[in-house]
Amino acid sequence: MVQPEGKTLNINSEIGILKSVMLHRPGTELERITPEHLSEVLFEDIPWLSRMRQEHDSFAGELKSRGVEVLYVEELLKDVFKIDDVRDKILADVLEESETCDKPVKDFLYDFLKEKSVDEFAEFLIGGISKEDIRAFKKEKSLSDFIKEDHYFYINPLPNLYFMRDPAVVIGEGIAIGSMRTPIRKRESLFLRLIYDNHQIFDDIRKEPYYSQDYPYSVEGGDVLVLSEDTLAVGCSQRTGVAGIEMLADRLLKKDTHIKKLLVIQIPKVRAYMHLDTVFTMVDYDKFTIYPGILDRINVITVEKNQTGRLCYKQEKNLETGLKKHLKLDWVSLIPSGGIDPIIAAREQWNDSTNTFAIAPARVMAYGRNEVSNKVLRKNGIDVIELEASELVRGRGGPRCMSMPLYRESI
Ligand SMILES: NC(=[NH2+])NCCC[C@H](N)C(=O)O
Repeated sequence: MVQPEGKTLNINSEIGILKSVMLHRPGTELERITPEHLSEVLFEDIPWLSRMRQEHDSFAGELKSRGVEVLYVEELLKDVFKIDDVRDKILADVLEESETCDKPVKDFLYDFLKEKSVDEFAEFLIGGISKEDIRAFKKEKSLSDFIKEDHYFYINPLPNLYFMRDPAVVIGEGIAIGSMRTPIRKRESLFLRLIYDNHQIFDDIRKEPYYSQDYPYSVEGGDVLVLSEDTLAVGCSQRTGVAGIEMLADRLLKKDTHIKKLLVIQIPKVRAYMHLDTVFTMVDYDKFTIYPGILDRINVITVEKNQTGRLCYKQEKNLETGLKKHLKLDWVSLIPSGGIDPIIAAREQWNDSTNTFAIAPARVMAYGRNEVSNKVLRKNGIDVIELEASELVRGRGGPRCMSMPLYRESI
């Protein structure tokens, strides 16, 4: 767990050799998705869980076979649920946030869940609790039993948990916990906060997170790219807004971090590219892949702090010049995902062609189904490790979305 130099967290780039990563193996939460609630739970389709797990296991296997330590969030959660206070607090919070529970149901669920083993407790908190799940156990009727509604859950399942990128992001040797835009994902960042605050693997390095799940302005990890030790790219997107970016900038551009500037990249607020990393990822020191359909629709602004500590802003001419300037490069290459045909590019972007996950400079993981994009990457000197993704793709996220890097070798 503890990596060279005695550190547990070290992320100074998007491309340094990956040593440790957090994932979530898809579980029963995905079997709770119903057709009428697809958009509310941020899916377009209903995945086939057993196939999805096979695909996810191969993803994890590819990482492990290259010497990457894979930590599973569900296991870390179970470890912290062994602490009574943590378990009581999360249970109270989860029941409090439920809009379908009346008071007797809350009381019932509190007792019901408190008695469960740590494994079952974690399973319920990730997989949710439906009215059906407890019908046989709950003897006394209360108002909610008479209410007919189309919402089946007392505790919502978390089908997006396998997109580990979004609820928290490691920056340098610290962490920013996401404040999630949509209600269905809020518990995910609460879990990450619990793990960071309580798990022993963080005991020696724990400090105040750079961002917190309870801040009022949303910031999600899919919008944050650590371009270099001192520069972040942050998407201003459907999920991360200006107020969140300013708050993050204010907190990061302090003396105790290495971050000196944020390159804010504004992208259209549409479902197909809900986060910056669905249209733009870094694949090498000076190479990035970008969805070409977005190039003339982005706006790039640099945020820095002046001597008096105030945030100041500078409009950049375009992405290329902004990247060159801040990464101190004479040349950068923007590799068009899907190539030059706009139809292919749009289709492959939808299936996460641009959401590559670098495990070393010029070596990325990508979904094999995006044949043209992968060919273009290879032509540009990038080694592509292809993953099967008939089912993983249905939640609209690729290898980068599914991973939360904890430690990369510095470059
Ligand atoms: N980093 C990412 N691009 N994550 C993708 C998240 C997909 C997920 N279904 C959502 O809409 O929230």
